[in-house]
Order: sequence, then C-alpha cells, then structure tokens
Amino acid sequence: MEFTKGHGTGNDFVILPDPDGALELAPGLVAAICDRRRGIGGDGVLRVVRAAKHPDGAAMAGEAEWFMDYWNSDGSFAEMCGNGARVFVRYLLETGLATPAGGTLPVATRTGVVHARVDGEAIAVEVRRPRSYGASAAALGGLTLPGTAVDVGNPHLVCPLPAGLELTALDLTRAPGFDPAFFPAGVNVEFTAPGEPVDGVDAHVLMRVYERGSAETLSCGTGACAVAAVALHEAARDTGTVAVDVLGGRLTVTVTPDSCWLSGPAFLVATGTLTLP
Ligand SMILES: N[C@@H](CCC[C@H](N)C(=O)O)C(=O)O
Repeated sequence: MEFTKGHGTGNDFVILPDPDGALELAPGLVAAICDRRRGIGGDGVLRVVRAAKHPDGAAMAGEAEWFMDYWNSDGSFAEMCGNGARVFVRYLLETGLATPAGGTLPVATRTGVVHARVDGEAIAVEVRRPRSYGASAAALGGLTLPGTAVDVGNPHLVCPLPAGLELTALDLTRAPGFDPAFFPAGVNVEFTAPGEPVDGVDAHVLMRVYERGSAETLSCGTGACAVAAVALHEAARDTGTVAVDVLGGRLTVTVTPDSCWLSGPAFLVATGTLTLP
C-alpha cells in the first residue's frame, strides 16, 4: 500500500491513506512499520480514514470528513497527538482530500473534533485547554523530579528541572519512572528549563520529552501545550502565548480562556509503497 512520511518539528509519522477503513491495522503491524531499521521508521502512524468509516469517528462524521486514527510506535493507541494532527492536516491539503472552509479545517480525533488553521509552513491546531490535575513526580537517574500532571486529552507530567541540572544532562534512553497509581494508563513526561526572553510571547521554555508508547522524541505537541500551561501558571497567568523549544525546533502555544492553539511547521517528506508483512 501507499504511504507518506511526514513530520512536525521532528516528530515523525508514517501516514497511511485508508479512506474506507479497509486496512486491518494491529499493534504488531504498527510497530513493524515504525521500526527504524526493519520498517519505514516513525514515532507513530496516522491512518487517514473517513470519519464515517471508523467506529471511533462515526459520531463526528457530520462535523469532520476525516478521522485521524493515531497509533504510537509501539502499537498502542493515544487519545490525541498534536503534531500528528498538524501533519495530518498538511497531508489532507497536499493530497487535495480537503480544503479549508472559512480559513479552518475540522479533523475528527479520539478527543473530539479539532480545528486547524494553515499559515504557510505553519499549521495550527486548536486542542483541548490543558487542565492541571495534581502533583506527582518522575524518577530519572537516581533523582526524583517533582512535576504537575496535565491533561490535554492525553496525560502529561511536566517536571521543571531544579537549578543546576541541565536538560542536556538527562539520559532519556530509558523511560523515566512514574507513579502507576496516579497514571494508570501511563504518561508522557516533559522535562523543562527556562529559555532566554523571546519577543512577542509571554514565556519561553526549553523542553525534552519521553513519550508514552514512543520513547524520547524530538517533539511532542500536546506536551508543549502542557508545558505552556504550567509556565503560564508559574507566571500567575491563565492565558497567554508561550514559545516552547523542543529538540526538533520551536512550537508556539497560545492558551485561551477555553482552548489552546498549537502552531509550528509541518512537512511531508516522502511517499512510497509499503510491502505489508
Ligand atoms: N507526539 C504527540 C503525542 C503522541 C501520543 C503520546 N505518545 C501518548 O501516548 O499520549 C503530540 O505531538 O502530541
């Protein structure tokens, strides 16, 4: 079958067009496709299926034609993928499968319909307003790093590093420990440090992430939204715009009273034929 490879700030995805929902995707197949040596390689798979043809999308078919069926690289599901949604929209536009109406394009996801705006190289998606729901901690390299749990449709734990500990010093080749009683479905863990002041934004944060189901990635869009919400809270603000620098570039997050816009570049880089095992 045909595939396209795309990325948003280095968070990379294998895109599988399956308009009628005919493809039998399974965890083992997704993991094989995402294998960086034996497969195509990616942090996840985005299956492009008509909302009406997917059991998780059918209820949204009146609002959005396309459903983003997102899978992590280990074959697990996630409720939402911010960068994935941005790359998904780039794919819909470049293949002519959809055109924005009134400047925005709706996409059905497991967290509901999200709306996207296109601005040249950048695609912005409006995701759920991040909601902090308590304090927990990550364990890494013998350290316990306190953090804030944040729900962006999927779960995050945002851990600002203590002074003197550099982001570059973290070994994220292994998963950070977390409290499974607090995060029974697992969690994406973001480590942050303050960035230098940037014009035009309310805060600037540097971030690395270890993603549930995908290990360390160069970027996580929903993670950036969680990080932005925590940074704004630390600045005694409820809303505002935050520049979040990830290993793969810069994401800009604007938290509004009732939602959150995630913006950054999104590219398609290759197409090809996948020989299914
Ligand atoms: N990279 C994504 C998040 C993907 C899902 C995540 N690994 C999870 O399991 O929740 C993003 O850009 O938001």
